[in-house]
Amino acid sequence: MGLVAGVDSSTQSTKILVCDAETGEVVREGRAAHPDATEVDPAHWRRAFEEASDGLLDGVEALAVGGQQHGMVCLDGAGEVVRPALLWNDTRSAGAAEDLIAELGGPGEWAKAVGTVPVASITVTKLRWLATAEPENAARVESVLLPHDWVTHVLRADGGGPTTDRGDASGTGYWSPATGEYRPDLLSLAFGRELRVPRVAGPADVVGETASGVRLAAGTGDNMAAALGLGLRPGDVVVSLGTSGTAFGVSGDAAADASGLVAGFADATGRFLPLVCTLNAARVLTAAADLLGRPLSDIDGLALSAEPGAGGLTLLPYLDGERTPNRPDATGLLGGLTRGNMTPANLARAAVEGMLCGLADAVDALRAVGTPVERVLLIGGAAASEAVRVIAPALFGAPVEVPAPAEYVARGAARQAAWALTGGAEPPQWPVGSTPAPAAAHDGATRARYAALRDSGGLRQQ
Ligand SMILES: Nc1ncnc2c1ncn2[C@@H]1O[C@H](COP(=O)(O)OP(=O)(O)O)[C@@H](O)[C@H]1O
Ligand SMILES: O=C(CO)[C@@H](O)[C@H](O)COP(=O)(O)O
Repeated sequence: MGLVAGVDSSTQSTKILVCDAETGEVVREGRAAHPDATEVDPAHWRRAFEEASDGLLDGVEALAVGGQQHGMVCLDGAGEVVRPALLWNDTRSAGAAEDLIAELGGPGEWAKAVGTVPVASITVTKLRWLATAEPENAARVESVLLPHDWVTHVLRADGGGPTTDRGDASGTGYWSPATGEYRPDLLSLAFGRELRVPRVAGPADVVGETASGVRLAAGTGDNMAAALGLGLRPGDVVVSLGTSGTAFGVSGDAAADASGLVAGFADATGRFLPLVCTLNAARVLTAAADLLGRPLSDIDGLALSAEPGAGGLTLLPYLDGERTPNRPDATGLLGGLTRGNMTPANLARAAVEGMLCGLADAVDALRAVGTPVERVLLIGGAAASEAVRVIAPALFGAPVEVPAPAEYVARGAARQAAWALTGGAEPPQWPVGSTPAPAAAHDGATRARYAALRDSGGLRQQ
C-alpha cells in the first residue's frame, strides 16, 4: 500500500501528516497557523491547508480532514460563504441556547432528541443567533456546513455536493446520534426555515477526489479523529489539552445527559463518543506565562518547584468564559492569596492545577454517565508539558499514560483515509506506544479547594 494524508484543521492551526497507509509511520509533516479569533473567514483554513501541504502530497493516494467541531459555515445559493464562520469557542449565542432549550421543553428534551443540551458552542444556537442578529445575512443562507465539511468540499474537484460524517454531524444539534438522522424540525425551530445540510457519509467511504486525483475520505470532527488516531478501546479516556480541553471515551451506546455536562456525540467508526469540553486549556498556561513575563518553557520548572496545592493558591481558569460548566460570561478567579504564597512558582503551579482540575471534573462527569475510566491518555499541545504530566495523575484518580508524541487528530484522519483505501469492517491496525506518567497519591485537597472556588459564584465579564 502507498501513502495517505491526514489533516487537522483545528482552532489554532492546520497540521498535516503523510503516513504509510499500512503501518501509520509518519513520512512527512507540515503546519500553518490560523488567525486568533472566534469568527474566521473559512478562506484562512484553505490558505493554511495550501501552505501546510506545499510539496507534501506527492504520492499520496487518499486524504481525510479532521476539523474543529461545531463551527457554523453558511453558504449562499452560489456556494459562497455568507459571513465569517462562528467557531465553537464564540459565546455570543449563549442567549440563543437558553431560548432554544426553553422552546423545546427543557434540557431533557434536547438530550433525548440529539444527545446534547445546546450551549453557545453548538451549531444550532449559532443559527438562531444569525437569524435574529443578522437577518440580512440569514436571508441569503441556503446551506450550513461544519469546518471539516467545508475544507473537504473545497478540496473536491469532482463536482459532487458537500458531505459530512456521523462524528461531526453529532455536534450540530440537528442530527441525532441515536437514530442516525437529521432533525429538520430543530433546524427550522432555530433558523425559522429549513436549510440544505451535507450528506452523512459512512466511516470508510470515498466521498470524492481532488484536482490531482487524491481520493477524499469523509473526514470527521477533531476529537473523533483523535479517537481514531489512538485506536481507543472501552476503558480508555482521552484528555486532550489543546485550545479546548476535552475528555472522551468510546461507547457502544448513545449518551443523553440531561445535566448538559456530557455531550452524547457519535464517533468516526459507527460507535459513540461521550465527551466533555472545556473552553480553557492550553492557553491558560500561555496566559500564566504572559502574566509572569516569562516564556512558556519556564512554566514547567516554576510549577514543579512549588509544592502540590501551590501553597493554597487556586486558579479557576475561566479566562475565555466557560462551556462546562455552562458559564459563558464567567471570568477567572485567583483564590487563597497570602503574602507568603504569592510567588511566581505558586502561580505557575496554580495555573497547571487549575487547568487540570477542570478536566478532572470532566472525567468525573464521564464516570457519572457510566463511561469506564481504566486509564487516562493525555494528548494535545499541553501534554508536552512536563509539569502537566507530573501533576495530572494526582488529580485524575486513574492511571495516566502519555501516548508517544504525535499529532493524533491528523493521524486519525490519515487512518480514516487508509480505511477508505482498503475498505473492510475495521480500519488498518496502526500501533500506538505510550509511557505511563509517574504514579502519585490522590490530591483531594487541591480538588476540594478548586471545587469551592468553582462553586463560589465569581465575577462576570463586563
Ligand atoms: N510544552 C508545552 N507546554 C504547554 N503548552 C504547550 C506546549 N507545547 C504547546 N503548547 C500549547 O498547545 C496549544 C496547541 O495545542 P493543539 O493541540 O495543537 O491545539 P489546537 O488543536 O486546538 O489548535 C498552544 O496553545 C500551545 O501554546
Ligand atoms: O468544541 C469542541 C468539542 O466539542 C472542541 O474540542 C473543538 O472541536 C475544537 O478543538 P481544538 O481546536 O481545541 O482541538
